[in-house]
Amino acid sequence: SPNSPKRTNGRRLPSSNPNSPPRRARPPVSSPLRAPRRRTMAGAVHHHHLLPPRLLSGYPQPPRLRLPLRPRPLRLHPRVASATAASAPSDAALQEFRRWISSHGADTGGAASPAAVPEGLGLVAARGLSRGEVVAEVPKKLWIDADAVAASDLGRALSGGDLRPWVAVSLLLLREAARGAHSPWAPYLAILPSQSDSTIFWSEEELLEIQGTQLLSTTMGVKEYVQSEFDNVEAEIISKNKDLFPGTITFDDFLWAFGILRSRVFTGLRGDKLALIPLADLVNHSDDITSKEASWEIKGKGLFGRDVVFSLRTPVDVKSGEQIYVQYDLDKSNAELALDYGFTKSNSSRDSYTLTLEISESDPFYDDKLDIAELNGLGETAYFDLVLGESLPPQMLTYLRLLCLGGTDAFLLEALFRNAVWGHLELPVSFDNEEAICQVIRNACKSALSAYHTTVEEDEELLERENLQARLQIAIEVRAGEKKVLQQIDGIFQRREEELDGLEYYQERRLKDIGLVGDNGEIIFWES
Ligand SMILES: C[S@@+](CC[C@H](N)C(=O)[O-])C[C@H]1O[C@@H](n2cnc3c(N)ncnc32)[C@H](O)[C@@H]1O
Repeated sequence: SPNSPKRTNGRRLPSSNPNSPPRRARPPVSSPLRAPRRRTMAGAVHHHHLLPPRLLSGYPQPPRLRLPLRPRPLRLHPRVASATAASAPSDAALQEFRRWISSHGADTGGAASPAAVPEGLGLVAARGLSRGEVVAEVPKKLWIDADAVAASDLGRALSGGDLRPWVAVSLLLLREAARGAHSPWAPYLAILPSQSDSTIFWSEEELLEIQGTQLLSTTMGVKEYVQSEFDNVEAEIISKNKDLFPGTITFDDFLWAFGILRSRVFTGLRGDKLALIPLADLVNHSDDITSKEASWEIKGKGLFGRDVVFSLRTPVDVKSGEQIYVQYDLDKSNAELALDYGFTKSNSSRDSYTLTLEISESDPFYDDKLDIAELNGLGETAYFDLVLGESLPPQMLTYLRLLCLGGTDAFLLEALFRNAVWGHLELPVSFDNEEAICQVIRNACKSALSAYHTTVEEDEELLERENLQARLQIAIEVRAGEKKVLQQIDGIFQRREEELDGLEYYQERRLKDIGLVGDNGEIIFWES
């Protein structure tokens, strides 16, 4: 399957298909701020990353991050950087954008209007709207996407190359921004923000507030990745096409373009479909919208449906003058929201932690364990997303028992058991094995918890303060959420440890299966 990681000389590389990366295909992150990997008796359990797989696929190993990355003012983009993400463009720019949009019929006769709102810009209902009503219909010719790249002079320079779609679209965005008033997208570019509160734009000082978190290592990993793509594109495209890029394009410019795409592209428009959709991308997020259905579709319009449009609907009734909101992604954790969009939501289902479990190469049963994991759809490394208030992910205990299998239980790894062993591992194998999984996880939780610089209680106290700066609030919510999940995991395995004596293990089940033990544990052979 294109989704399964390929193995090359014993090393694993993420999928090279940018559309279908493994769910957690992340590059190893080697930031100086990251806690070292922790090896355990059963394998390595580390507690890092939560890298967004969509843009990281196909990238085997990023170079080390060049820290410090100095924030530099962006020259190309008029909207002023803000620590609150709430800066709005000038009235004149907004007027010009409205005019441009309606001249293309994208505002469906004025159902909704772009306006300044607390989240920056947003879409405000110009009249009462019913659930499902179309609020924007953006014709394809306004989209900034792979087809727009191909149709541009940039497309000719890129033809034959195999740039990732997001890199090509970013280059078009930067090229058009540099063309200023000459760009056909000028009214749109003028209203794009120069920054959001995404952690990719945080200063080193701000990043200190998330020390110890998975979000920090993810952020560093993403910046490393963007840097390496920039180095590549700078050497291969920008410097060789000075006619297209007469000015300098810096890493900060490229990061800006990455941040724009990351925060504005609708979930679902990936790979070749990646597109910036002016107007529709002004819609803000609300956690009050809980429907799983997407609020948008791409459809044909006009005679024989030949004109392709991006159609945005309101997911709920909206009164005239109120803002239209959608749900960006019910499945994103707060760390992912913080990284992608620069906000968090106080909703426990957004508090999550990704446990990375790994079969250690120094394990004497490494090959057998890897075979068994692979037979059951897992690999040398497995990622488990744990969510506050939810039970452990399926297969986590099974995989853990496999990692910890050894000693007198190792017979289960023999070829004879190959097809049945996974089933056996779904239930406790032995006291020693079950005790080992508890210790492995509890040690990992303790060590992860020791890397944060505040306690949950301190965070909660801070969150009660008024007028917290947006970035600080994000930092506190993410670090508190991660710690709560870690405490929850530790609690689960602490209780398990206390129950070890009362559990039923493999040997006992086996004797029952073959009818040698009664329900009360008596050995039927000798006792009546
Ligand atoms: C798709 S854009 C929406 C338009 C954007 N507000 C603007 O001014 O251009 C996504 C960005 O809007 C902001 N945003 C959207 N929903 C938000 C929310 N619920 N709270 C805070 N900021 C939000 C964030 O800056 C996010 O990166």
